[in-house]
Amino acid sequence: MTTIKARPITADEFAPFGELLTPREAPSKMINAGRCERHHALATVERGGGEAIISIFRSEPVSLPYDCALLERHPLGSQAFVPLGPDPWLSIVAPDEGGRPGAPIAFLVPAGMGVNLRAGVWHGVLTPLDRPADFLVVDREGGGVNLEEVAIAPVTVEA
Ligand SMILES: NC(=O)N[C@@H](O)C(=O)O
Ligand code: NI
Repeated sequence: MTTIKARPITADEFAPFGELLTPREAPSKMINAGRCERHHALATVERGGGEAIISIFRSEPVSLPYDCALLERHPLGSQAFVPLGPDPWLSIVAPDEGGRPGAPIAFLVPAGMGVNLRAGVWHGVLTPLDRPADFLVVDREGGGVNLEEVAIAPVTVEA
């Protein structure tokens, strides 16, 4: 069994897979009579002709070490996850290699930070850590096949 260490997420390392949903160093502009920072357009919703929808995922947790043996992707639309609770969580992604996932990468996402997975990016399903958690999810609803799942050689994600 291959073991991979969960690494702290950074915008640069995550850039091939999507964007971080967290305030930037500086706001794009001040709004609401100067009371509110707008951190504008952190990511774009890709909806491939469908509708962009907003859901809540109330998920049971996983704990490290965590065995991942399945990855999926949504070829027609992006998928954004924003935690509604106070805990860090795990985001597993992988590069595409000829239509199959390459070596998985496990990112440790700090409390309060979300991620947007671009359309077609291989990822593990939602993995809150240690405690059940609610996430706001923005993804695509519409025609066509928007879920592709593949079994992979299992990896064990360690802290
Ligand atoms: N299947 C579903 O709605 N969720 C997955 O796409 C996921 O990434 O968690
Ligand atoms: Ni997904």
